[in-house]
Amino acid sequence: MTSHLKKVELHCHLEGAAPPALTEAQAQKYGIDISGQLRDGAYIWHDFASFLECYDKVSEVYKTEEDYALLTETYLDELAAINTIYSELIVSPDHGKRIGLGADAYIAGVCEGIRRAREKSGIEARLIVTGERHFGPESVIGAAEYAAKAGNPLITGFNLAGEERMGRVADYIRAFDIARDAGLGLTIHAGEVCGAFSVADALDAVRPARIGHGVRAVEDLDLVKRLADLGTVLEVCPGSNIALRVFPDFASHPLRRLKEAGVQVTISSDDPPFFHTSLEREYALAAEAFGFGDAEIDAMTRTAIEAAFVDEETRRALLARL
Ligand SMILES: Nc1ncnc2[nH]cnc12
Ligand SMILES: [Zn+2]
Repeated sequence: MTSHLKKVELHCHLEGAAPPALTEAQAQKYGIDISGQLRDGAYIWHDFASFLECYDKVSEVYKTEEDYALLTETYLDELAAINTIYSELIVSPDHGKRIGLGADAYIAGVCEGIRRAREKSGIEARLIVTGERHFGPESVIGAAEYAAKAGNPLITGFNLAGEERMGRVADYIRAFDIARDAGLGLTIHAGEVCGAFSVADALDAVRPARIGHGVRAVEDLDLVKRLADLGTVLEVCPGSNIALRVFPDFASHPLRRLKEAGVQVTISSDDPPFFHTSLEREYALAAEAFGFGDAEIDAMTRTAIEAAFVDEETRRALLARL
């Protein structure tokens, strides 16, 4: 049982956390046919590419500032109810632009959702702006420029997500330079769909403090040692990895092997309802599928707070709550 444990999440895509019932209601409100993406309360996709398509389509039913406030508040309330004290949400102001809402209104809605949830439960949250590889390097640079110039204290990180098989990390160096110069924390999706080389690429080109997933680093033991030596923190999302068939089952998932090799690991849910999971389930899996005890799970949560993209005062307050 892990329900009593305090929880922290470093890796969850906001639109990827959209509860199917809320998405259904939104689709009805706007008269959008979502039957190709959502049936019987479950999102429909069959591989990584179709998951990304489904994700983008589902995002289209969230259209206004208030829609984003509601989505954010709903997810953070769900997290707070399972003892979560801190959440980093991966957001796409670019999506706001694409749907005609605008990046500022998109972020304003998300921030209002954070404010409402925090007022009720005390949950802390920060935003990681992401660029999406499948929209090309220019759009990723645009996302970095937006994050750098926003001057929004809740935007504290920059990420690269989307179709990992498109381009190499080196194509996105400029975006990460912009984000780094603005003082944002850096993390990159790598070693999820692509092999160990993508993690090495991320380290060579950007050297981020954290890597989203990174689990396929296990295919190269020298790289595992490099991650351990550098202290790079992995945002591991086991349920997502199994749903996307990165590994066939939890028995072959490398979370424990990476931890035992000295890599800093943390636990997150990625896109929970798309992958039939939740942060609550990911913590339960840490105990039941990976055999970690409470103290080991607390240590991973501590690692997450230590690696969080927050100011030192907030970090101290979160550590005190653990
Ligand atoms: N798991 C994932 N990998 C890459 N991009 C994503 N965007 C949303 N979820 C993602
Ligand atoms: Zn992700």
